[in-house]
Amino acid sequence: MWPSKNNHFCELLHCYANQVAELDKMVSKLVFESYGVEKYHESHVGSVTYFLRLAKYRAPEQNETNLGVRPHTDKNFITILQQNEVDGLEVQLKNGSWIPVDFPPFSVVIMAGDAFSVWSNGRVHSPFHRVTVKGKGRYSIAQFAYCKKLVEAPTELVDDEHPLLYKPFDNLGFLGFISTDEGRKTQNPLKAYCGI
Ligand SMILES: O=C(O)CCC(=O)C(=O)O
Ligand SMILES: [Fe+2]
Repeated sequence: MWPSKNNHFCELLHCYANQVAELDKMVSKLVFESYGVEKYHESHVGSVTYFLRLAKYRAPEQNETNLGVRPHTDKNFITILQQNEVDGLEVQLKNGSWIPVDFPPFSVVIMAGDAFSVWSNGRVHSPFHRVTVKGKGRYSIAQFAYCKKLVEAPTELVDDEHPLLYKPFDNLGFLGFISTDEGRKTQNPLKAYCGI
């Protein structure tokens, strides 16, 4: 595990990742329960794989744009984020406006990704978000939960009022798709990849 010669740091990160994974499982369990479909939770947990990313955003120079990460939706199921004391994460509302995310000290932000939207048959929204770095340097740590098995909406979440929106979804395959020419060009990669 990186960095290979700093065992203490590796252990800390590993411990952090395990705890965040527990939080991820709790959050997905609560959502599954809230939709009355907790019977699918164990199988979901068995299919999750995690990817941990540490980011350093340096403060922009005078003539530089202050954008840190371009607007995007996360492609995974759930993202759990923490940052140092420097804000910068912004989320787009459905009316198109951007709002800063308030990160009180030691708090976490839990964000739904496209795989969660597919699983919930569109009930859970995966928001567009971006990072804008202004004054000081910013650090963040994000753990992304991806699904290894095909993601399908439970039949309980599909009915006449909520027709099925997506075909069974290959989460890791979707990552491949968004890096193709077709995936890069399309306005709505999720719809292009598995929309009905
Ligand atoms: O650094 C952050 O706060 C968010 C980064 C992000 O949105 C991402 O890596 O997907
Ligand atoms: Fe993101």
